[in-house]
Amino acid sequence: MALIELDHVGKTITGKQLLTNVSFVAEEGSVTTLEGINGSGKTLILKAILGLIKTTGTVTVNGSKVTVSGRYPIRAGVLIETPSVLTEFSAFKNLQLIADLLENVDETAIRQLLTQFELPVDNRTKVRKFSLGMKQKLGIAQAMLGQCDLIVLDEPTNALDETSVQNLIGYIKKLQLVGSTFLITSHDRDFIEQVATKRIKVKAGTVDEIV
Ligand SMILES: Nc1ncnc2c1ncn2[C@@H]1O[C@H](COP(=O)(O)OP(=O)(O)OP(=O)(O)O)[C@@H](O)[C@H]1O
Repeated sequence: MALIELDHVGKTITGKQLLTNVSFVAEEGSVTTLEGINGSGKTLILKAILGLIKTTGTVTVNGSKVTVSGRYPIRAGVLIETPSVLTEFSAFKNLQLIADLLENVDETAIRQLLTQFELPVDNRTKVRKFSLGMKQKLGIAQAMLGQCDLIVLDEPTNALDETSVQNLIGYIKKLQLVGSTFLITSHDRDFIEQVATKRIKVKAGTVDEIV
């Protein structure tokens, strides 16, 4: 079943056509990756799917049309561009703040996620002391908390070491098995080959190829 459907999505900003006739479908439980050179439009497509920008054409999620002002039709965990972390808090506290907004996420789940991504589980180490890769992993953990229906990861392997990439792949597959649908942009071909069930190649703001 199609969870996400884009039909002729377009976006123009200050007279510049940035997305043109973007159409594709992402099935429920799939891992759809978006590939393309810098500036090709991958992040804009994610923003369109999430209702973060106004577009022409339609984005349908779980049968409902997505709008900027409307309630998002499903639960979504999102990492777009740089991770939104509160640096004066611990990783645990950062996840707890998100857990408070979700249902069915207890402290054990937070600890498990931190352990999975090899991040400090204690409530003392502040995020401002984290390395770039640690902050990135916390951003990924934020998006994956609560096993949302849709998990959107924009270039998740940035700054990750090889072990962390393998951990991430394992966790994506684990959540996919319990029904989460993933949309992921990446420049990391090895990573894409290991996770993707559908590969969308984006070129100059449009879909060039679907593999
Ligand atoms: N708010 C904006 N105003 C004007 N132009 C924008 C805006 N946001 C994005 N763009 C432009 O749209 C194009 C696509 O940007 P986008 O961020 O989607 O690229 P990308 O494929 O994700 O690139 P990268 O691989 O570098 O992350 C770029 O030319 C970018 O400069």
